[in-house]
Amino acid sequence: MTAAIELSGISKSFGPLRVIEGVDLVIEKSSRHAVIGPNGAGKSTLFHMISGRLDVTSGVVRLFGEEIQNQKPHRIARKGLSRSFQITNLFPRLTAIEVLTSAMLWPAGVRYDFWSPLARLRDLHERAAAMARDLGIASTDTPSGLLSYADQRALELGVAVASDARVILLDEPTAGMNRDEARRTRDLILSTTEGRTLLMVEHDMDVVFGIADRISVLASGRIIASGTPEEIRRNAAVQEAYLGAEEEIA
Ligand SMILES: Nc1ncnc2c1ncn2[C@@H]1O[C@H](COP(=O)(O)OP(=O)(O)OP(=O)(O)O)[C@@H](O)[C@H]1O
Repeated sequence: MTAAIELSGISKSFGPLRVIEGVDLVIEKSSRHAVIGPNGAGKSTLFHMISGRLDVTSGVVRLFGEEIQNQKPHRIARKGLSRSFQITNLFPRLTAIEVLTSAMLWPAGVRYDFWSPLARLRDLHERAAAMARDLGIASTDTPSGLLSYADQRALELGVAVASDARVILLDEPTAGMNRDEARRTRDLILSTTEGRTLLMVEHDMDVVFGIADRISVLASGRIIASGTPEEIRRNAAVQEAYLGAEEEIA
């Protein structure tokens, strides 16, 4: 079966610095896959090569079997891959409903225009309102820039899934959150990614082990282990990679 994402021999150098070294990784369709690893392991770099933000130095990235390495992020997004980004910084004056309505419109290549059937826009607006409620956003008519931190992050998650993307990339979705906020986000990620493929980079091990059905461990630019959460928990090389690191594996 074709994988959702397949990395073959991916390497990345910044000048003389080799950050990713020949990574092979398969993300199966409809799986929730987390990439973990000590600080500076290369997780974000790997992530950005999948979303198109960074070019690969060598290797192949496939999305549902199609080569996508070194393509522009918007082209990759059109093929069904969506990543979270800080929309509330970009459009702080739009309300949650406006942000979600726009996110539903953009990927389809539809823009608000004079000829858009009003009924269709009304339908999108209602879907956006329902989604904002499902995301637990306290106020749907407050400018998104004024929402609480956790609501802003929930909205970003909503934007990533509003487009009906088949693959969702989340980069540290609970960064900067307290326990309760991280739990809420974990539950939201579980519900919003149902039936889709999720690839996330995350430091919070409660969140990782509460969401992922597969985990890959990156250390010094190489995948040192890939498996179920139980396999990763027991893996000696993984325990060793985390020794002395500031985070500990759960
Ligand atoms: N644009 C760049 N130019 C030069 N070096 C870079 C660049 N981006 C990342 N690096 C280096 O590549 C290495 C991996 O960085 P990366 O951010 O991918 O790690 P990470 O695993 O995501 O770390 P963290 O968990 O701390 O976010 C680091 O040594 C970093 O300094």
